[in-house]
Amino acid sequence: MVVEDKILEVNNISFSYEDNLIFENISFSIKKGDVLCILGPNGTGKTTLIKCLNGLHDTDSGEILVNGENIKTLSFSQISKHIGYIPQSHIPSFPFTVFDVVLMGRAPYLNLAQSPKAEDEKIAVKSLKTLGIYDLKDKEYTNLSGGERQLVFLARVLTQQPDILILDEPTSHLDFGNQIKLLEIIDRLAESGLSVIMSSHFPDHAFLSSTKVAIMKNKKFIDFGTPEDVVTEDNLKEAYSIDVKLIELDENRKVCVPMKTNLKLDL
Ligand SMILES: Nc1ncnc2c1ncn2[C@@H]1O[C@H](COP(=O)(O)OP(=O)(O)OP(=O)(O)O)[C@@H](O)[C@H]1O
Repeated sequence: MVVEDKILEVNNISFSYEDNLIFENISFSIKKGDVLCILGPNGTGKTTLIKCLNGLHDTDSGEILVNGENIKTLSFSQISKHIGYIPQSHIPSFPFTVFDVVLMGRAPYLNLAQSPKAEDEKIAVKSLKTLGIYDLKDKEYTNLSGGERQLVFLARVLTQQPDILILDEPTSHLDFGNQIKLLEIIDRLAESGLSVIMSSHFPDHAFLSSTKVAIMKNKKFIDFGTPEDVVTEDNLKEAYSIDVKLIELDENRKVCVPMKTNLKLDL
């Protein structure tokens, strides 16, 4: 029997902000090349879960194993060699060039006294070229648009050479065209062996690039599995409390259309 290698294993984790329980007893695992899309309504705890998965928050109970090692035993720079994290928004403070921002992705591999070497620069150039943004390299990061910044931040985490990418709403600042391009980039990165976890407000996106989907609501996953099994009209209704129509464009492509709610406003 072939045993699938779990790159990330989450066993029974719970988390609270002081006495406010956000989620409890969540368990799942992903393997090399998986893309997990986490869906769920606003305020349900997706970002909080993501912060637990990359060690920014300590869980109340349960364990998170990264390549078999408990995340609580790893230093920040050890975690950064395994996990590249792109938060929902990142406000740049200094006018570094794009190239310097991307090169900072090598930080986990350098000690405080070390400067990046030619090999580090080569890796940064490769990340910029992979994402098609090499032309931005001399621009000031502070002057970029939200969408350009998103891609530069992705280039920076690729430069970290992690096994797992964790992206919090990666398409939120991107225009219609760049959303689909980013999902295709995610697809290619997964094919090349990276594992990806992303949160999203777009259930369609799960059909485009995900191998697994989780729907988070009421402090737990109400479903977890393949996009075909999980992104259903019933599950979307339960998650978002609206009717949703699933339309099949062709055998490889489905879209989710939210129905009007006939909301009554007493204006
Ligand atoms: N630092 C914090 N301290 C206390 N409560 C917090 C903190 N961050 C988030 N919360 C609360 O935890 C709950 C979950 O928030 P979280 O940001 O994880 O949800 P989300 O599913 O990512 O939301 P959205 O889809 O709107 O981005 C919310 O009720 C939020 O108000």
